[in-house]
Amino acid sequence: MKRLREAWQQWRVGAQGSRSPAGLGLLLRDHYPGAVMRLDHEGVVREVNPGFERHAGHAPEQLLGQRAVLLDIDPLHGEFARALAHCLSTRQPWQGVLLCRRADGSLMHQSTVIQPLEEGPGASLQLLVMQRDVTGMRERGLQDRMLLSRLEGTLSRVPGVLFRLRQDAEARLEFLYLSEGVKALPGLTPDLVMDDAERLLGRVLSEDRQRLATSLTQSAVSLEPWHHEFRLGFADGVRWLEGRAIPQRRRDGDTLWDGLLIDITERKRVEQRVQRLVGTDMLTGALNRRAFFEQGEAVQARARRQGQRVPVAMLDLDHFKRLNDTFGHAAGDRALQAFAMTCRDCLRPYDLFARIGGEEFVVMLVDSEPHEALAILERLRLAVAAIELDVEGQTIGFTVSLGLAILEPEASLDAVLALADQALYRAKHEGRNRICGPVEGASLASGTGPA
Ligand SMILES: Nc1nc2c(ncn2[C@@H]2O[C@H](COP(=O)(O)OP(=O)(O)OP(=O)(O)O)[C@@H](O)[C@H]2O)c(=O)[nH]1
Repeated sequence: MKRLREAWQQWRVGAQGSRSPAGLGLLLRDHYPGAVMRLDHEGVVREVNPGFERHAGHAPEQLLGQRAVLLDIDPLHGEFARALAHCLSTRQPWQGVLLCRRADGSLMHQSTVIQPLEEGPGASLQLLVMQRDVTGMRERGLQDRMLLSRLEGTLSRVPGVLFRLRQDAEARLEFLYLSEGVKALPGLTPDLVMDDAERLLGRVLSEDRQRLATSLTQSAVSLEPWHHEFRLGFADGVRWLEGRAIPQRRRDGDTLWDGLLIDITERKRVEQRVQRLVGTDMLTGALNRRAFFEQGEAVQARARRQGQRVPVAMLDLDHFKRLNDTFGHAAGDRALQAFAMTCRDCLRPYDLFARIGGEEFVVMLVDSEPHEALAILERLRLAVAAIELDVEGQTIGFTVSLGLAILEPEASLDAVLALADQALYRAKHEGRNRICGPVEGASLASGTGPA
């Protein structure tokens, strides 16, 4: 290459305006690090460079005076023949890789440039052909491609979706790579999502979208690893994804994340089940005391913001000890379960229903006015009184007493429970199977239960 540079320099200095293509052709012929041929207007080889045999695998005397297409693996219909015809007819250069045959029959890939040479007015067109053996490079390229396809095969078996995500200066997101694992998400393929990231990101639930954008922005700014959980909506339901990725800043200011998306829907389902169990009474399925206070405080905070009053009732099965003693503890358990199921049926899904003691329950009627609460609780009282439990062929029934109190915006949950408990005490005192309100002596509704 050094010699070529020197010769080029000499030509630049020496030619002084006579930079004819032929002059440049001579320069290349003598210094080009590959095979060079000069062809006449019929494609016959008129001259070759000194290194020709080494680079083309043919002795010059075998080729001089012959058509250059003899080098082609198919001298009649090969690509070399077509390329020469193209250059001769259009006088335009051609460039490409040709599969050529050496004199010993072996094949080689020649990176080829064919340059038409205009010698001057009236002179016939000549072609300068420059070739470099790129067989080794192609083989290495093939090996690289094989390695890559093996790697892609492995990546496609990795559980989850490997990805490279780019965020540009306008915060636009584009997936530069996604592994085959994305096909586990309905209707998505790597190509579809790489073509338009919205095909995946557009499925993020609207409640999760802002948090996802914020998490990516924070990671892009801090270059801290990204870790986020979000939901995608599909026709067959919601999928939870967990994403983890390492960010890097490119010189052009874009941020790249390389990472993994994993479907954690099943894990989330188990977590939610455990969460429900942790907050749930095992016998009746009602909220337990801890969950009631947690959720009750959230209801109270919202009601306080809206200046609402929330009806809260304490419920206690009547003469439950007697039921236990008469029919056995197992029958008592079944009575508690039937009672809880009946209560849930009488309430709306967002009302809170909790077991806070042995046979003591509490109800928090979300978004109900006190007079509505009374009607709801009365229906509940009657429904409980109508329960018929079959215990060893015998039908048994039971009743419930209720104490109602109103949670004022500024009061505490403990205080309202104490008031409800007082009302319940009065309901018991006044004969059971009835509802008593917060005001002393005011029986809001009554029924006739077993005394
Ligand atoms: N079967 C069963 N019984 C329970 C459970 N938890 C508490 N109990 C029973 O519930 C009964 C409550 O009795 P008491 O507090 O005397 O009240 P009561 O008999 O219902 O009488 P009043 O409330 O005055 O109508 C006790 O016998 C407890 O053993 C439970 O999980 N299963």
